Amino acid sequence: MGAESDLNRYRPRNDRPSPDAVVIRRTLAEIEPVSDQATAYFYALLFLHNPQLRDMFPAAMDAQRDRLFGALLVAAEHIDDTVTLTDYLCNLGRGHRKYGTRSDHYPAVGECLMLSLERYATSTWGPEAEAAWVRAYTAISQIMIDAAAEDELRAPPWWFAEIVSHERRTSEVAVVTVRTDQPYPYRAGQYASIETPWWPRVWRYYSFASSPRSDGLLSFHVKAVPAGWVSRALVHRARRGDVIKLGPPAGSMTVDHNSSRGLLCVGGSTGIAPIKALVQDVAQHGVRRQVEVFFGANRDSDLYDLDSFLELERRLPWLSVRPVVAQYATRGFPGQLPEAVREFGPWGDFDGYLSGPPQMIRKSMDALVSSGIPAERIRHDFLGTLVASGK
Ligand SMILES: NC(=O)C1=CN([C@@H]2O[C@H](COP(=O)(O)OP(=O)(O)OC[C@H]3O[C@@H](n4cnc5c(N)ncnc54)[C@H](O)[C@@H]3O)[C@@H](O)[C@H]2O)C=CC1
Repeated sequence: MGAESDLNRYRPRNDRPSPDAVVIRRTLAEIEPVSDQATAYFYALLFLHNPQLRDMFPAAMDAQRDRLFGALLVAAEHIDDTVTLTDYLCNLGRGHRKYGTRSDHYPAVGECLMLSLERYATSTWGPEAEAAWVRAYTAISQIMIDAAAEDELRAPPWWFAEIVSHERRTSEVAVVTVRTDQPYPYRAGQYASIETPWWPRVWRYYSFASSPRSDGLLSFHVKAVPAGWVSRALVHRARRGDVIKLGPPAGSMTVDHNSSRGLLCVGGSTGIAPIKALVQDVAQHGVRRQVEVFFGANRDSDLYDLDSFLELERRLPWLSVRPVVAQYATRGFPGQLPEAVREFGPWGDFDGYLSGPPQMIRKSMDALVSSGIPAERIRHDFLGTLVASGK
């Protein structure tokens, strides 16, 4: 891919940020306090100059509007982190096929991005900043375009999936199992975006809660969150027989089967879903590796999948499961996940897998590093994606 080599210019030397990254971060710092206005301006310009693009976005833009703009800013912010960025952008490019995005749409988006930055980053904008942003956007968009073109040769833009079971575990959490219209290839630990019939063009990410099954069924754990259009529909409205759409699989929180180390898995609330898939993946792989699961919740009643994990623990001698409850604990360990994980360390012989709210992941990352796991052996989903997931 041509643009991937373009990204080489951003590879930090001696851990210092590249000159373009320094300039880009200056712009980002300036627009951060006015990001709502910059976002609104970006979409107003985009639809004014390109009315044909309007139908690719949801009817009501208030909940959705910062997705594209936000994703571009996240990508620019991480321009020096070429490995993570390339993975993120390839997923983003593939994922944009379901909106009907074509390669000739990218210049229009880039132009509106530059105009919005110019308007809201008045003191840091100038020829140098513009040149850095144009270079970054060119590299970013080319990776997305190439990934989409490659994906077109082998996969549909989305899959239809019929709900075959809908199980309410708590007043806010449901386990939803679906059957896709065509085979759906994915790996344990990955996630996909979902669109429901009730909110057209509004897509949200959910992790698969099982490793690939012989019957082809897929499961998701969904928590209805306040103002969460898709999550509330999936928990409170969806029934057996309803048909939803799935975007392509994404994510690199997958088991490294070349490693013989144990797996330390930390899952908060519905973040336990991909951890369950990882445990099944290790079991299917047949190599006995020690797997330690910490399942965090705010209250006992939020441990909605603990019984099923305890059943797995009874069957699998290499698996150990520890519930951690933040408030009024009567089951498991009282407190927050990161502290519990630290207390049971050191974990130097393990690989780390983290899944849950972004703040939990950040703090658990620190806890794992201070308990002996090098950062490069800790996997979690890209935080930029997570901030926009699950709603
Ligand atoms: N692949 C992934 O990483 C997945 C992530 N999720 C995310 O999981 C989240 C679930 O949200 P909720 O149910 O509202 O979570 P929650 O508020 O119920 O918290 C879950 C766990 O995280 C801990 N936690 C929360 N904030 C923390 C902080 N600041 N420091 C330390 N620990 C903290 C809690 O103590 C609890 O153990 C959503 O943000 C969803 O997007 C869900 C599925 C998969």
